[in-house]
Amino acid sequence: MKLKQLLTALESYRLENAGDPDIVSVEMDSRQIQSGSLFVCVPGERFDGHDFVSEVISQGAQAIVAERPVSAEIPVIYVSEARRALSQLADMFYNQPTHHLDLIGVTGTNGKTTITHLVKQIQEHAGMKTGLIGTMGIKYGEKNISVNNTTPESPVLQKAFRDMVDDNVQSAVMEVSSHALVQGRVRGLDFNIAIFTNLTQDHLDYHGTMKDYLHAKSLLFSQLGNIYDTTRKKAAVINNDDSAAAVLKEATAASLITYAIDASADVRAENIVISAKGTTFDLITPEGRFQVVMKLVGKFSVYNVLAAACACWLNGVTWETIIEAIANIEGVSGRFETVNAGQSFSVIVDYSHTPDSLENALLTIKEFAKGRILTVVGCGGDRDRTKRPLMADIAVRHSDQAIFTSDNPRTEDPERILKDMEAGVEKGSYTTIVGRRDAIKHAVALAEENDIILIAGKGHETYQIIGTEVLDFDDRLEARQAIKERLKNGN
Ligand SMILES: CC(=O)N[C@H]1[C@@H](OP(=O)(O)OP(=O)(O)OC[C@H]2O[C@@H](n3ccc(=O)[nH]c3=O)[C@H](O)[C@@H]2O)O[C@H](CO)[C@@H](O)[C@@H]1O[C@H](C)C(=O)N[C@@H](C)C(=O)N[C@H](CCC(=O)O)C(=O)O
Ligand SMILES: Nc1ncnc2c1ncn2[C@@H]1O[C@H](COP(=O)(O)OP(=O)(O)OP(=O)(O)O)[C@@H](O)[C@H]1O
Ligand SMILES: N[C@H](CCC[C@H](N)C(=O)O)C(=O)O
Ligand SMILES: [Mg+2]
Repeated sequence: MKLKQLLTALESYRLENAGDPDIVSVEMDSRQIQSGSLFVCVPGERFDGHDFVSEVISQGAQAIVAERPVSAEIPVIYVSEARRALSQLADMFYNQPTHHLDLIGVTGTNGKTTITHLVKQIQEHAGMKTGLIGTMGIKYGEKNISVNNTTPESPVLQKAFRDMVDDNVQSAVMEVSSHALVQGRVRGLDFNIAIFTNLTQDHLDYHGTMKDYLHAKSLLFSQLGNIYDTTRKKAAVINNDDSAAAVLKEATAASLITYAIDASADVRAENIVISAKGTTFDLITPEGRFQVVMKLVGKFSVYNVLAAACACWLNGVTWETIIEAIANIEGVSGRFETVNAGQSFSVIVDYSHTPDSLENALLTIKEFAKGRILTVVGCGGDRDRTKRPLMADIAVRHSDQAIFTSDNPRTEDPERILKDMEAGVEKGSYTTIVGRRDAIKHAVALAEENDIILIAGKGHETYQIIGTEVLDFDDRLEARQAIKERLKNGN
């Protein structure tokens, strides 16, 4: 696309060094530059894109977007906010793909990955080709592309949506993280449905307070009010059992569909029965009452199903088809995933890495546990420190044996993370084993018939980040290996 045409995306800018080169990509990362790229200089916390100008020019960049003076002989477009310009330029460069997709955004502290996978599976069961973007990557058709962040930056998003539209994808569902909302990574996306899951503590290292964290989440609902095309429905799907519901409703000009278990709502679940094998409940909808039988476990899974079902229904899927699809869903990788290697006790690997999700996981297990509950848990480094004592306390209160260990320590001292956790335990005992492999082995060695081991925090992750090194590590494989060794040794 010619630069001049691309710049029609911006309302206001100042151009230095006139020219109209062909632009082959819009980038914000010097490591992605090709000959013919336009580079947007984004000032960040660790780096400043403006410092890479000479490097990207030597790599063939043909235009620069900047907030402050840079030295360059190619066209430089000065704007007041580089990130805002970036999202507008990426939208224009890829020819506004989200205008051609029924786009669902899912935000909230817990349940985003699960709900996006449920929506994809339900809509595909109904014959709607559906794309997905989130923690587990970009997925559509046979494609499965890994991503660095749950919600990637706008050039990555827009490219993915363009590829989806070109591949005849009708609808896309994506996780929208609070970081992405604050940083404007999703600006320019034409959502037609926004889902709110829940708001509990996480990411206070970044947002500072729960009020600011909620404000970040509310941005998705304000963005839903941007009606580009009045023929397309815009609706917010909101969890009425969450105390943040009112604020999110206020934030949007779109229609509302609410769901709940306890409060009144448009779509509700009643008579919930939870077992180790699955959950059943009555689904109350504006179009009648239906029976749901599913393999997903726990009250939190009922919330996820309600949210996903509302969105699919808004996209035209019938309740009957939704229920049929849900009955066949096995679950999402690393979410309440069981490891079976011939042992007499149960092992559950779950991505609970917040106080609320850990408590939900443990309370769900308590509903069907016949033996003891042994919990292996750690907390991520370079992340919210204040959730550590809370998670430790929850683990000790709801388990018979809590084993504190490392999650992804990243650049923090693992021992210090464990100290932060230990500070939260008021009463009750726990064991501390820094090495996650040893901690899992210890739990497996302790387990007796009918006990349940919960390995929390890393779910589907196939790595462990220690320092800046990314090492192979998979809780499911570690558990399997530990069980095999124990069985081999005959105990
Ligand atoms: C706190 C946060 O979200 N930071 C993200 C943000 O960082 P930043 O704005 O400070 O930018 P920076 O890293 O200083 O870089 C500034 C600019 O220099 C550029 N750069 C940098 C280095 C270089 O060699 N060349 C270059 O051009 C960068 O591409 C960028 O344009 O923008 C960067 C570029 O996209 C992201 O890599 C970075 O994510 C960091 C790694 C991160 O850990 N983010 C996590 C917390 C995150 O975003 N998590 C959420 C949610 C998780 C959840 O669901 O619970 C997510 O969506 O994944
Ligand atoms: N609706 C829910 N309410 C509370 N906890 C939940 C809910 N859904 C899932 N969980 C718990 O949270 C964990 C993470 O779930 P999921 O990956 O779906 O959340 P997420 O919002 O995508 O997380 P992330 O912020 O890391 O992207 C699960 O393993 C489960 O323990
Ligand atoms: N999206 C979350 C994932 C946390 C997963 C946990 N294993 C950790 O590393 O803290 C985050 O970036 O905070
Ligand atoms: Mg996720």
